[in-house]
Amino acid sequence: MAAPIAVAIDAPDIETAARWASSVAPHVSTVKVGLELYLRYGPEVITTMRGANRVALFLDLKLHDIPATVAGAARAVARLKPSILTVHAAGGRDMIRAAVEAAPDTRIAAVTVLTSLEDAALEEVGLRGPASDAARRLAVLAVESGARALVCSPHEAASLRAEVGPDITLITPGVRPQGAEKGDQARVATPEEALAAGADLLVIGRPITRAADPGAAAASIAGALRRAEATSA
Ligand SMILES: O=c1ccn([C@@H]2O[C@H](COP(=O)(O)O)[C@@H](O)[C@H]2O)c(=O)[nH]1
Repeated sequence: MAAPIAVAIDAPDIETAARWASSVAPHVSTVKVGLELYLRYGPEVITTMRGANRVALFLDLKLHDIPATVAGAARAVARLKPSILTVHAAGGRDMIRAAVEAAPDTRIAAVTVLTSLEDAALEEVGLRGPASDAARRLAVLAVESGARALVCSPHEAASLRAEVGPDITLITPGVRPQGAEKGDQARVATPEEALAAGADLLVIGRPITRAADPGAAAASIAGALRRAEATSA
């Protein structure tokens, strides 16, 4: 079975994106298209990502606007049938609900607190911290507003799982295999730690896509997850 990994295909061009997607697709459940590719290529990139790859498509647009605008945007991309579409939980109840209603066949995932933010950075943008508290408040609000998935760091996965129960999909970026560079990520954990904390889907980008052989990097992380699961069973 493919590992519960969404590879962040943050590529500068569609040819590179297609190459990365086809090399990781045999090993992972999902590929994630974000702002860089979607703003450059639009729906064409979704068709290319699907190609011959049997993977779910995660559209990470992090919508954040007034409810009517988000509803329109969610409706516009719903026809592409992504399995997951992100919105920012900080957009509020009405905005989240508008996205959920506009894209009934897509799982709306609410981003709680970006994994690049440290506690100090939260204060600067006016969010009452620490990050774990802010993530919990936003998670509850998002689920009450109809979101069926949450994006959080692996650090918050266990407490959010306790808060929202087993039916909500927890998606964790900020995942770094032992020894990998953190880059601009702040709240990070290893793939095994994220899974043990209760994450359903691990978002991993650069540790896979910047490897000399992205397919081999994805296969290696998938294998480590399988071994960790077997040990904990
Ligand atoms: O809080 C968030 C929400 C989304 N992301 C996205 O995940 C990937 C992470 O890529 P890495 O290369 O593994 O850092 C990227 O596409 C982000 O836009 C996030 O990192 N944090």
